[in-house]
Amino acid sequence: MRIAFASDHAAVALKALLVDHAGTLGHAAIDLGPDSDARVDYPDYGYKLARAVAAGEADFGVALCGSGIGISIAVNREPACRCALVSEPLSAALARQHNDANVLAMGARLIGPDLAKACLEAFLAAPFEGGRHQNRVDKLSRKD
Ligand SMILES: O=C(CO)[C@H](O)[C@H](O)[C@H](O)COP(=O)(O)O
Repeated sequence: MRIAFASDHAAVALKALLVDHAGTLGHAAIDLGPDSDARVDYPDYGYKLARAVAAGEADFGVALCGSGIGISIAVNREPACRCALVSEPLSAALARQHNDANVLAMGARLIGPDLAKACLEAFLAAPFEGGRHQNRVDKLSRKD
């Protein structure tokens, strides 16, 4: 799968680690930046990631900032994105199984590298279950 990654300055190191990990799992990783830990604003990179997923340039996205909160809010402003902020693998799997999440968010200042890798693996391995969840996910795309 094609997986796009974006972060702010607080999560550049975790992004690099997860880009590498996605490659070892056999996925095509697309690093949307930033390339250094110079201070940047998470909305800029969250919107960039959201546009890539919405345009079909990536099958999934991974959004990272210090807490994961700011960048997940930014990604979720794109209607085509369902971004789930998680800190452990069960929630990462449930985000796919129940919510058909297409973007995984994590906080680099809150989660260790091994747990972050486990969350990414759980997210990518878990299929959307459809069924009773489909109607609920459909409702996320309309506000009526
Ligand atoms: O968006 C956030 C909080 O919701 C992230 O944690 C940011 O990475 C954080 O705010 C960046 O903070 P900094 O003091 O500018 O490094």
